[in-house]
Amino acid sequence: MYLLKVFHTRSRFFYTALLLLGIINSVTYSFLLLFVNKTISGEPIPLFPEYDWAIFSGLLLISIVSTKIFQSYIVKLTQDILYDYELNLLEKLRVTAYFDFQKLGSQRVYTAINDVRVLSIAPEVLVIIINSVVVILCALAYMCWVSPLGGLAMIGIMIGVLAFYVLRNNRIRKDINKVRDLQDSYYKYLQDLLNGFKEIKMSITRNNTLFGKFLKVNRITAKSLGKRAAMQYLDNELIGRYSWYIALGLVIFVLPRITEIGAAEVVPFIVVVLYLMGPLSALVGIVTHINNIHIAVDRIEKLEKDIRAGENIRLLDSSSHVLDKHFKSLRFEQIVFEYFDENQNKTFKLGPIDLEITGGETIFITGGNGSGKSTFVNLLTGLYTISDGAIYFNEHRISEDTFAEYSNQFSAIFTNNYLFEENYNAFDIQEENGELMEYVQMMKLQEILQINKEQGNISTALSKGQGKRLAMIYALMENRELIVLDEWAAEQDPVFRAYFYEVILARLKAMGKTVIAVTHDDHYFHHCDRLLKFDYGKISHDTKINLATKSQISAMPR
Ligand SMILES: Nc1ncnc2c1ncn2[C@@H]1O[C@H](COP(=O)(O)OP(=O)(O)OP(=O)(O)O)[C@@H](O)[C@H]1O
Repeated sequence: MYLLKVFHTRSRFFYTALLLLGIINSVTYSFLLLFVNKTISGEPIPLFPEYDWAIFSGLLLISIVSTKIFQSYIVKLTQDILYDYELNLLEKLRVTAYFDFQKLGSQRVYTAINDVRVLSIAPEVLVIIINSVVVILCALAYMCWVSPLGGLAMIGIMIGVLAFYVLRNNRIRKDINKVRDLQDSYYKYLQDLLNGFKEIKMSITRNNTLFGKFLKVNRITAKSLGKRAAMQYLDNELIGRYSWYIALGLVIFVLPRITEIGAAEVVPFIVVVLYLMGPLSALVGIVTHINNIHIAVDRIEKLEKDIRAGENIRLLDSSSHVLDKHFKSLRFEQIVFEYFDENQNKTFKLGPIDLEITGGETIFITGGNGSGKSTFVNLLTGLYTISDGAIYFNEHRISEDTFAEYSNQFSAIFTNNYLFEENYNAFDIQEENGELMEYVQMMKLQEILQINKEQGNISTALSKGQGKRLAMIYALMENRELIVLDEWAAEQDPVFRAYFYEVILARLKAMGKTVIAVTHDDHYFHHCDRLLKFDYGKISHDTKINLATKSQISAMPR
């Protein structure tokens, strides 16, 4: 039923198509039954007996053509659903707030994408369901017509088997759901293995624990649940098939004894019971797929719901520019951000913070580990949304509508920055690009970077420090006035580090950039205009840097 709903929501002709196919096939199957039984008993068919061969061929042709049309329609519909589910998921994901994405975990996205693939079996499943159900209904109706008592007995057996199936199936479904949950954590451990491969190789304990206590246990549990589900499916199939043999036994041995049914009626009954074996085992065979589809749709929708429950950041509409691109000032008024654990207990509070940044300033942010610097950077760049207070960009209060545009005013390089292999920014990557080459020189990467003009990208096979320098080139090519750096210089060698604080920062200032950099390099603190020190989620010192304050900096507690 669930699957039908999914199809109906995508195509309003779905139920009509289903009904049409059902009617056509039921007429065909009923006539086929009649043909077979009349031939066995040596009687002519009731209507136009002289054209029996033509009616037979005509009905078969109509049934084949209508099934073919329905199949094509369902295949197209399923492909549309697959495409929509996958893209919808990604579409929702790209507007999800970063904080909610962190909570969601990438492993759930991977399993959901795999779940979408499960739906590709839907057309086959649907056609089998329709044809089998129609054959069964026609056959039962035919049996009731031949002998009402016998027909009712058959319906009774079928209802009994069905009830037994539904009951067992619910149990199997629970197991499969657990297997899918295990799949989520399996992807998480797999990511740990792949992303932390170096760390895993460096410790036998880590290697053994991750493999033995997590990956292996996960797979073993999944295996035993999967095995149990598969065994139950097989048992179901066995019981389903043999209960029909019992029905056959009843028809042959019991029915003639308890009713007045004669040999003439028993023969058609036997033919019908045998005729039903095919569709019945087809139905039993696809229960696994029906369950998988049901669970997949459930999980995809649950993920979609979780994504929707998070905060959606309205993407920047390229035509609307509310904010003045030339940066003059940024003002935080009593901004607050809080972290909570699973039990909704507050674990960390940043703020309330009052701060004003003016265009062209070079600001350093310092403070102990866990004092809230990165959290502040996430709020500053719009990766996190404030839970209280207000942000004014060029005196324009940032709202939900302008949030994405606000975020787009910053070029940011985070501590664990990711360099994309593809040129998603559509930069003009070629040696003839003077601006690019100027930045390459500024970052002293002339001899190192491999520029691929055809593919329009730069190889990311670089050392960590070089990678950060390439990230800076890209940040400058974004041509934004605000640059945020989170411990950018930490991976640079001492010579380049000095060059960064003494030369690059001055050049950025000359270019009109406002730089906000998290740094622990107290040796270079005098190269900023202003030093913000964070302590327990608050700005404990906001110091303007000039010659007079240099000595003050060295006296500051660290
Ligand atoms: N995603 C998160 N979920 C929950 N708590 C977090 C999260 N990120 C950080 N925290 C908590 O917030 C506090 C501040 O962390 P933050 O990363 O902002 O500190 P920091 O000053 O940047 O530290 P460091 O110098 O070590 O990078 C810490 O107590 C940390 O445990």
